Amino acid sequence: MKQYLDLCQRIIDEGHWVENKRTGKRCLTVIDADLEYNVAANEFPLITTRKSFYKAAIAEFLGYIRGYDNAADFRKLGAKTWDANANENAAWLANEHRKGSDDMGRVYGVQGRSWAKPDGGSVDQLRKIVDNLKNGIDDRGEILSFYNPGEFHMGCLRPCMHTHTFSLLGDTLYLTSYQRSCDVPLGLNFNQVQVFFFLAIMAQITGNKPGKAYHKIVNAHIYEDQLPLMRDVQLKREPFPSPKLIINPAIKSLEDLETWVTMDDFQVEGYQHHEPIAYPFSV
Ligand SMILES: Nc1nc(=O)c2c([nH]1)NC[C@@H]1CN(c3ccc(C(=O)N[C@@H](CCC(=O)O)C(=O)O)cc3)CN21
Ligand SMILES: O=c1ccn([C@H]2C[C@H](O)[C@@H](COP(=O)(O)O)O2)c(=O)[nH]1
Repeated sequence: MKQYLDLCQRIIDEGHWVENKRTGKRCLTVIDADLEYNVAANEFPLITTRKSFYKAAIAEFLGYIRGYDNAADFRKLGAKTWDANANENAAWLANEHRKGSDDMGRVYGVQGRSWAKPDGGSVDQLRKIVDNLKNGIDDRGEILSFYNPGEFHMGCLRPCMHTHTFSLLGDTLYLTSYQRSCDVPLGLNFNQVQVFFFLAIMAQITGNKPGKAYHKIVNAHIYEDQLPLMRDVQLKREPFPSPKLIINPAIKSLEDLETWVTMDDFQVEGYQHHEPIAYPFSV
């Protein structure tokens, strides 16, 4: 929690104002932030200085694991996070590749599970990683990349957290996640949970022990309309200790994640938090 608050304070103390064309808003911005999560000790990096809706964050990531491309499927799992980008951004609404209401196009999980090959067929990046890690193999290329510039024009948003690299040292699994653009009040609140969850669940379904997760962010920003709430409300609050994430031990495979898992399979223990804060969202 301290590293999150330190990053927020750093943006306020050292940030530069940058115009953003896509949203028409200015962002207070810093470049380069490194966060670290101790998954081995189950120190779940849930924000405590406001109420965090962690189930929506896990639901969103489970949707990526399943290769979803439709905001309605995310809603069914418990995440409304893609409604606006799928249905309210003018450039995407006018895009000839949009297949109607709720379509997100070829983003995130679509690339993760079925990256189109130029010579036909597709690559399931996640399946290969799971199979290798289950057999104790780290070929130094256990990389899941959502970043496919050849198909940016076929999706509603370029992926923000775009690459996840897994590493094995003996039977301890590590994760390094890269993010190109980070909405610190809203997006990071979810992304921290997702990086932690991804390592924890991958360790569980591949029979390894979780180690640490490393989260590397390039452009970290606060939108101008979020700044007063962050500076004058959230940063004035004292954090509580980290809670723990409890995952149903019956989840044993990628197929389990693809078929029967719901948000009831995830619980948080010992979550003490301050009042919610409704930050403005920029589409
Ligand atoms: N400007 C922007 N920021 C983002 O963080 C973001 C995007 N766009 N577009 C794509 C996804 C969607 N994400 C989102 C979208 C909405 C919330 C949000 O409204 N969160 C609320 C509560 C949500 C709930 O009740 O489930 C929050 O207070 O955290 C968070 C992340 C993250 N990403
Ligand atoms: O997982 C996510 C997804 C999105 N964001 C934020 C970061 C930016 O504020 C916007 C994306 O806008 P771009 O113009 O494409 O950078 O969404 C996030 O923080 N986390």
